[in-house]
Amino acid sequence: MNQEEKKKPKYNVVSNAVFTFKKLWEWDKLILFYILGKMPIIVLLPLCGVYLPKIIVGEIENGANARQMIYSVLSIAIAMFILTILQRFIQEKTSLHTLEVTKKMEQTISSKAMAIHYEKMDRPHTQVMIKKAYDIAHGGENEGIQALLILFITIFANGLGFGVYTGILGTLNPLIIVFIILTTIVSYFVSKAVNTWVFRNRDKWLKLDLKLVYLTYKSSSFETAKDIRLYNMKKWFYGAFHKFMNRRIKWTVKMQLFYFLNNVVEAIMVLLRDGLAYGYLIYLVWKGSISVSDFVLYFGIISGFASWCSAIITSLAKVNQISLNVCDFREYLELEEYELEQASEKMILDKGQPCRIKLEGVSYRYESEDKATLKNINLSINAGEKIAVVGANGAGKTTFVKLICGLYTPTTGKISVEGYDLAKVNKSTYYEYLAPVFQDIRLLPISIKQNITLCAEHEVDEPHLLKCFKLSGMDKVIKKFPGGFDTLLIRDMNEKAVQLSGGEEQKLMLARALYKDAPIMILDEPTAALDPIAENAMYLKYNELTAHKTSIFISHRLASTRFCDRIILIENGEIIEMGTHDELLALGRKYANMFEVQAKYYKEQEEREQDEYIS
Ligand SMILES: Nc1ncnc2c1ncn2[C@@H]1O[C@H](COP(=O)(O)OP(=O)(O)OP(=O)(O)O)[C@@H](O)[C@H]1O
Repeated sequence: MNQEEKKKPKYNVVSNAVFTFKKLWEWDKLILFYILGKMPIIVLLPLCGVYLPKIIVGEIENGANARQMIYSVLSIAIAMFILTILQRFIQEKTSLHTLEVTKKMEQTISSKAMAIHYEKMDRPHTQVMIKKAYDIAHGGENEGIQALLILFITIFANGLGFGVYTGILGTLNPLIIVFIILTTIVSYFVSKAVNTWVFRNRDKWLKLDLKLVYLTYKSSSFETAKDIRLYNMKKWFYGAFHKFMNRRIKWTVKMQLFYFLNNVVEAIMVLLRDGLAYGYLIYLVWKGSISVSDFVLYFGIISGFASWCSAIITSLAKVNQISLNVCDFREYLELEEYELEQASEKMILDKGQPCRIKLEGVSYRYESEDKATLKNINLSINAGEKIAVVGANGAGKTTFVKLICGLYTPTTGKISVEGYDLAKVNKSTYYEYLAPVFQDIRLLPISIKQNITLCAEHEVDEPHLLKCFKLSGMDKVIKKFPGGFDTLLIRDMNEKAVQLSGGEEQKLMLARALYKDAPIMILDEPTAALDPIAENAMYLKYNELTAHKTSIFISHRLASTRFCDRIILIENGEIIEMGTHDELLALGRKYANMFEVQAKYYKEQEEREQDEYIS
């Protein structure tokens, strides 16, 4: 048995029911009212159905006149009609309010997703939890968390019906009751075993579902459309679909098999139960122990009693399953949030002053990796210092800045900013002092201006914005759009949106970081997509861009690091060289070697370009 199969639910059914009640009370009180309203109908409607034929047959037996019969039938029929209308009404209302609850759950899930600690978000397990939470939100009255209360009401109402019918059947033969109960208990345990199996294994098919969602999204998104066509990725997509779909189908087949066995056991139990009970009734009529109208009544009561029992049993078995859904939902809501820890220290610094950053024995290992990506990093960055981080691909540069950003927590060691330990500080207060530009660019479907300022129109500092536009080079970009500042982005969401080029997007990200005007600026290859003129312009303006700030600049273009006060060279997760550009050249080791190779390449390229120009 593996780890997952041993997994025990974190909360019991009662605790989950209390949680559900509180949440529904918070999201939509009316749904509770409608769920409760189901109870009398569940009990009364079948009772009317059972008594109607008995009354008719009884009155025929007693020679009642037509008027009497019509009154009796009409009164029960009217009661049944009212109850049925009420049942439909409540059903409609419950469905409507279920939609409301789904919306509220979706909101809750997405606000939570935006607040989860970044490091947790990076884990596949968290992605599975998010998928489960959304599935539960869309589960409605049958699978959603509200189903738990609906089931409780169903059990309670069926319990009432069970009590009434037990009283009636008790007068006939208590052994029949015992037999019906025994057969339903067998059904319950089989059904419980099936649900437990589903709970223990569902993570496995949810992981496959996530892969299938990824494939569906990627194969139909504009983002990948170009590569799919030019590199004939269709074959790979079909293959991957086929592979994961086959695995998914195998799980579905297994699950169907378990449900089928469950249904077979259920059918056998019903056959035994009804066969014996009806046989006994026929025997009593044949013996003359009961009248025909009593036969009709008991006949209805026995089948009704069995359905009360099976409704109770089915609901009890389902209670476990839904309770597990509630557990999953609760566990998702309990994931650590980056700004959650109320008790954690708030970072309070002067935003106009650059910050000191200190790394002491910092190592970091990704959860999925065996070895540490960063090892024993010791570094003190002075307030206002301009640091360049260089190294080969995969050396650990981005991981290093993500640690400084507080997105990851060191596996060992400590990072402090102005004496505040990042592991203990409230992250949202720290993020105010950071203005990073990462390699992967994510823009919002709003205007260029809003993408930069990320605040309400009346809060925009226009002179500062204009300065940032100029410094980042965005002033030239917007000139070509009639909408200027207010040009919309992201075509998927806005029909009138424009598509920025990679370099233009990078300039926008730089403008966003500049506008934030935070004391720590982090630039992870901010010039990778810029043309040589824009890149050169940025280097020339580097001091101006980072004035009065502590800055960390990652670049593969070693010539650009000259503008920095200190360069650190990372190799295999360790700092192997540190110093100014001239010091590292004088050292004559790895950095000097890398610089020489690059300088030669750029010199040759320059000469080639000059030759081409002359000829
Ligand atoms: N989320 C992750 N989970 C597991 N491993 C990761 C993750 N992110 C990065 N890594 C691994 O950590 C190592 C360092 O990655 P990192 O992105 O820090 O390198 P880098 O120096 O910034 O590289 P590049 O110059 O190519 O951007 C790589 O081997 C990478 O595969």
